[in-house]
Amino acid sequence: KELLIPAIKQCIMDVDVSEMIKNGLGHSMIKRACDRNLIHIECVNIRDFSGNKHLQVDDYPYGGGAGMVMQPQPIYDAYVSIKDRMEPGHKVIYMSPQGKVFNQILAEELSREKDVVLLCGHYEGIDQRIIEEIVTDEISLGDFVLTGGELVAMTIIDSVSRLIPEVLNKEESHINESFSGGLLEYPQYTRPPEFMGRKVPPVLLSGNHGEIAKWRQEQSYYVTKMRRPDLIERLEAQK
Ligand SMILES: CN(C)c1cccc(CNc2ccc(C(N)=O)cn2)c1
Repeated sequence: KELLIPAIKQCIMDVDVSEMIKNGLGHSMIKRACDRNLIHIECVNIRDFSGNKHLQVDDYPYGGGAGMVMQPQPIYDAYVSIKDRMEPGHKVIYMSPQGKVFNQILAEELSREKDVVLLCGHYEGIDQRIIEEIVTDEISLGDFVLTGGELVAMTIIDSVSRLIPEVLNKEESHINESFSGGLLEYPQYTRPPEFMGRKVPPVLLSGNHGEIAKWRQEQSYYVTKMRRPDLIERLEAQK
C-alpha cells in the first residue's frame, strides 16, 4: 500500500526539525491529502544515523574557516535506509543557495514524479562527496540564506502537493489555471461592495462575463508589465 502512494515520500532532514515539518504541513490541504493517500510524506532523521554516541552529524571544514559542514556518512546511511522503497530513477533534491531557482514550472515537473527525496542540509552545507554520490538536483528558493533546508522543503512540498490531481477541491483548483498563464493574478474583490470608501470595479458587478474576462486579462497583463516585465519578455520569447 505504502509503495503505491505517489508523489513526495521522503524528506531526509535533521532531527530537531522533523517535528516542524510535520506540524507545519499539518494544515488542512496537505493533511487532507495525506489522509486520503494522495501524497505520503516521511521524515528520516539524519542524526539517527550519526554512528557516534554524541549523535554528531557535522564537523569542522577541511581547509579551516568558520561554520560546520555536515558529514557524508550519516546522510549516506539515512539515504540507504530508504532508497530501496523508492521508485528506481527517483530524484534526490538538495536544497541550497547554489541550486536552480525554484518556480512553478519546476513544481509542475516534480508533481509528476512518483517518489522524490528532499535532502535538507544545515550549517554551511554538506560534504561535496555526498552531493556527487546521491544528489540528482539542487534547488534554491532564491538568493538568501536560511539556517537549514527544511523551510525550503516545506515550500516545495506545499507547492508540488497542490498540483497533484485531487489534492485541491474544485473551488481551489481554478487557481492553478490563472497563474499558469505565465502572467500575475488580476486584483481580487469580494463583499462588501464598498470598503473604506473604496468601491469594487463596476465591471465585476455587471454580470457581463465577456467584459469581466477582458478586464481580468487586461489587469493581469498590466500588473505583470509593471511589476515583472521579465515575465512578459519570457512570454513573448515563447511566441
Ligand atoms: C552555503 N550555505 C549557507 C548553505 C548551503 C547549503 C544548505 C544551507 C541550508 N540553508 C539554506 C538552504 C537553501 C536556501 C535557499 N535559498 O533555497 C537557503 N538556505 C546553507
